[in-house]
Amino acid sequence: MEQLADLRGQIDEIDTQIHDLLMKRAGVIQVISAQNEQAKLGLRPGREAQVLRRLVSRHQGILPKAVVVRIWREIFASSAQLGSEMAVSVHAPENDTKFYDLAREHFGMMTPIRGCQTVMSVLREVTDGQTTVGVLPLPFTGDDNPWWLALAQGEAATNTRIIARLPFYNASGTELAEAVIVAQDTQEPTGADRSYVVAESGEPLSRSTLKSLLDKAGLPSLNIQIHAPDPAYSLQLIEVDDYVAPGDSRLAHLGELSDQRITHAWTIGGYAVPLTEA
Ligand SMILES: O=C(O)C(=O)C[C@]1(C(=O)O)C=C[C@@H](O)C=C1
Repeated sequence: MEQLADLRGQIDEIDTQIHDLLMKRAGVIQVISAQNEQAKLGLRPGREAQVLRRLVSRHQGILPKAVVVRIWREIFASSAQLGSEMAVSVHAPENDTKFYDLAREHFGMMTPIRGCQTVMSVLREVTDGQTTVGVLPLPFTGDDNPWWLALAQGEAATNTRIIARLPFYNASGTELAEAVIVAQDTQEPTGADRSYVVAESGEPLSRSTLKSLLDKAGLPSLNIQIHAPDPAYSLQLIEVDDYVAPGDSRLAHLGELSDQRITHAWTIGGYAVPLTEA
C-alpha cells in the first residue's frame, strides 16, 4: 500500500497542475476579450452549453457530474466577468428566493445579483442597459399578464431576447424553479436548441389549428400560449423544438399557410436544450 504521505504528495502535485491550468485558461480568456472589445456581453450561454455537454459526455469515475458542472459554472462566470462587467437582475418578490437561488447557482459566487420585486422591473433594467442580464420565470400557460408581451411589441421594438434557460443541469433530483435569461443579445445555436416564436393574428387561432400550421411549416411546437386581449388581436407564444433564426424562412411561410390569418411571426430568442434532456 502506498504511504499516506506519498498519496498526499500526489494530491499536492495534481492541485498545482489544476491551478496552473486555471491560470492558463484565464490568460486565454483575456486574449479573447481583448480581441472582442466591442462585444458588450462576455456571457455566451450557447458556448457554455456546448462545453458542458462535451465534458459531461466524456466524464468517468466517481466524481459526480454535478460537481464538474458546478466547478465550470464558477469558471464561466469569472470568464464572463473578464469579458465585460456583468450584473444580473432577478425576479425576487418578497419571501421568494427561488429565482435568486437559481441565478446564484448559475452565475457563481462573484457575480453581482440584484433582486427586483416585479418581472417588469427586471425587464426595464435589461432594456435600459442598467444590468447585463435578467432572470425571469419561464413563460407559463394561464399567466394573465405575461412578461413576454414586452418582448413581443413588434419585431424591431426591443433588442431584448431570451438567451438561455435555467437550470441547465439539475442534478439535485428535486424539482427546481425554472427560469429564462434575457439580455440585449441573440440566441446562439448549439446543435440542440429550442426557440420561442411569437405569431400575431386577428382572431385567436386554436391550439390545434396553430399546431398543424406550424407542423406544415416545419416548426415542431412543444407548447403554445395564447394571449388574446381583444377579439381582433391576439399573440401566440410558441415554444419550437428547434433553433429558429431571426428571419428564418419557415416563419414567412406561416402567412400563406394560414391564408394570411397569421399576419406576422418572429422569434424572441430561445435556449440550448438542458443537459438532463440532451
Ligand atoms: O468562448 C468564448 O468566447 C469565451 O468567452 C469563453 C467562455 C469560457 O469561459 O469558456 C467565457 C464565457 C462565456 O459565457 C462562454 C465561454
